[in-house]
Amino acid sequence: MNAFQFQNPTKIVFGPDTVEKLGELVQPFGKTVLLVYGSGSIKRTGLYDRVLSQLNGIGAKVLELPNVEPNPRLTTVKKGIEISRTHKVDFILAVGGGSVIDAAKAVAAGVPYEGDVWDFCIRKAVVREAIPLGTILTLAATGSEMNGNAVVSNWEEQQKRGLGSPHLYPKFSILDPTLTYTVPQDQTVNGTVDIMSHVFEQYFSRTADTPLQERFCESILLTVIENAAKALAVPDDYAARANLMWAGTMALNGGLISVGVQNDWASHGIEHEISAIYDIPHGAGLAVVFPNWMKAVFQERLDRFVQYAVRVWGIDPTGKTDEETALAGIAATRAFFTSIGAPSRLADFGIGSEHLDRMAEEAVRFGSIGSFKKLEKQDVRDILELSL
Ligand SMILES: NC(=O)c1ccc[n+]([C@@H]2O[C@H](COP(=O)([O-])OP(=O)(O)OC[C@H]3O[C@@H](n4cnc5c(N)ncnc54)[C@H](O)[C@@H]3O)[C@@H](O)[C@H]2O)c1
Repeated sequence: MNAFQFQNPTKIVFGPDTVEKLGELVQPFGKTVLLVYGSGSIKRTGLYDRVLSQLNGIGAKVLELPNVEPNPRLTTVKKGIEISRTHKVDFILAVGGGSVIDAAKAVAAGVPYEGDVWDFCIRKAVVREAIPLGTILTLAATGSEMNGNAVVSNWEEQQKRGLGSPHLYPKFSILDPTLTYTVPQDQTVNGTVDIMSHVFEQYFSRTADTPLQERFCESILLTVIENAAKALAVPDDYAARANLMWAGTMALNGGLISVGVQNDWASHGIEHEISAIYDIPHGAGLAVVFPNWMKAVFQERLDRFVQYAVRVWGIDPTGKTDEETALAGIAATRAFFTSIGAPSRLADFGIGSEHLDRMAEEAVRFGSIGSFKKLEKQDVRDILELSL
């Protein structure tokens, strides 16, 4: 295990009707609030009215940044920065999934920064301060509700890049699983794949002697596998939605499950290049890419892939070589994704080979990606080609 420091300052308020605690949670941060949300599902479900009633209850002045896109755009972030500066916003409240939360984080970082907020995404600048923010999560997927990361799309330049800082951890996140009852089937699938992919990025590591971290990862994977099918069959199954939600938060909450472990993140890098050009849902892209990344790298550390196959998928290794057991685990991953309705090929989105070179080049723009196996441009291209 490597040396590490860990701190996660986000307060989690979990359970039904926890939205009714919003007023008291926001109050310490000031009176002028920027409410950030997406295309309007919060209005259809009545959540918007509940949020406003809470904010009105503490006498807050509320400004709005609506219509945040899935794969949130830099132009929208800049709009939010302008509103926040004009009205001297004290606090940013994101109500939605990862896209809304990420947009809110980018606004929070951009307001006190004199340059272009995109500088944070291209490593030209580091976030030194941010407006405080809180979240009400409506979709179990990204973990953005309890980490300091955000991903923003620069549509004009067809680039999707991340920024991150300890200043961007939400002050609080309200997690009411009943708010996810209305998440459509396809987004429930995408969220499931996203959660599992976050775990994969931390589990498939070269770092040795980390049994607790490995079992954290395996327990999240098993929990997600058990509960995704239940939530898909019965969308208002509270236990299933609650377990998926907490699994999503734990899977990427500032690294708790992988402290002292070198992470990989190559598959996320590859997926970002796909959705930067084609604007497909992040989880759907990961469903296509991840099993192909596994096939490309599993020989690097067979023992970890054997452990994964046996402990997560219950593959019986008797009479099999390690390679056969590992491959059976990878096949089980693909079969599970397919069983819940996730895509398996880029062709499912009508994506062909036109931009493979460009995607591969952009993925390694800052150097090789991944650590389980360091991937160069040709390696990325091979994985993309396998994914066609
Ligand atoms: N910050 C991070 O740590 C992190 C990690 C992984 C991915 N991401 C990024 O997050 C984004 C994806 O976020 P996401 O997967 O949470 O999805 P999302 O926020 O893009 O939402 C997907 C869709 O679900 C809808 N939706 C959300 N909640 C709903 C509800 N309760 N009922 C009905 N519809 C609902 C939204 O309106 C949207 O159309 C991508 O840009 C991805 O790159 C961020």
